[in-house]
Amino acid sequence: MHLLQITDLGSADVCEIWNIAKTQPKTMTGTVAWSFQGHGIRTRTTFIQAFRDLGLAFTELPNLLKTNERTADLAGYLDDFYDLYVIRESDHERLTEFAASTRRPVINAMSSRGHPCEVLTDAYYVETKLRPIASAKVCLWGPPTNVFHSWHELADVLDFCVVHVRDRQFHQKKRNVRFTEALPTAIDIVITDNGPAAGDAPSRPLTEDALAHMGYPRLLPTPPFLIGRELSFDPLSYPNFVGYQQKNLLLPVQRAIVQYALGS
Ligand SMILES: NC(=O)NCCC[C@H](N)C(=O)O
Repeated sequence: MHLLQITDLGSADVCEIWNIAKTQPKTMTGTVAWSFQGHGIRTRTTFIQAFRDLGLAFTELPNLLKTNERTADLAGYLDDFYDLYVIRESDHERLTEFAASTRRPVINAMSSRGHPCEVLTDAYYVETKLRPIASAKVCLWGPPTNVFHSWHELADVLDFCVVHVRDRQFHQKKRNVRFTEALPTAIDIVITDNGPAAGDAPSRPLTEDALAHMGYPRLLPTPPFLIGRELSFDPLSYPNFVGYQQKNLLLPVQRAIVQYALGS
């Protein structure tokens, strides 16, 4: 199984990954190749901890896909050494091409098109700490990004609705996504995102007044967040900021994704 985008999963796969995340880590055998373009601070921390927890050996292959080498040759030379690839690569097409070339599962640890592991973790938080995702009122706040693209896919796969507040020029027709410029009410959780994936799209910083209008929802900014860009205030001063504790869940969910990809 590859996990390049959320739509690689069905709803039963998502439930299974979330169920595995609730269990103690298993001891497994195998070797993981990992390659993280850029800083990848949190994702690197938790994925590597996940490999350790599972007893997996792991080798870094810096900039694995940042060469002109054919993906078929990379896979041809490497596949016998590895059981799984975990790759952060902005070029989603190149990542997809590699996944089509290798005999091993590939996990997308973030590309320009999606961030499936992050969004499976965000939604796991909603499901386990707030309320079943099907009835949760989730508000996405911000321009078109990889994280939001994965949220839209998850809403499609699990068949629940999200509201997405963004500039009118970026409204689209998507199943289970309601785009708006107006402030929604009675929201359970607001998720912000930004970063290179947003390109030049204008950023409308989320304000404390907007949160009050929405009923003081939990606030989950996707790190790294910037005050003055996606947020107009320091979220540490907001009582329902859940960012730090929520990101702890990256570890069990990424561990579960690795276990699932390796067919445990
Ligand atoms: N800790 C993370 O993995 N953060 C995700 C950053 C997402 C942001 N849209 C980016 O592309 O940089």
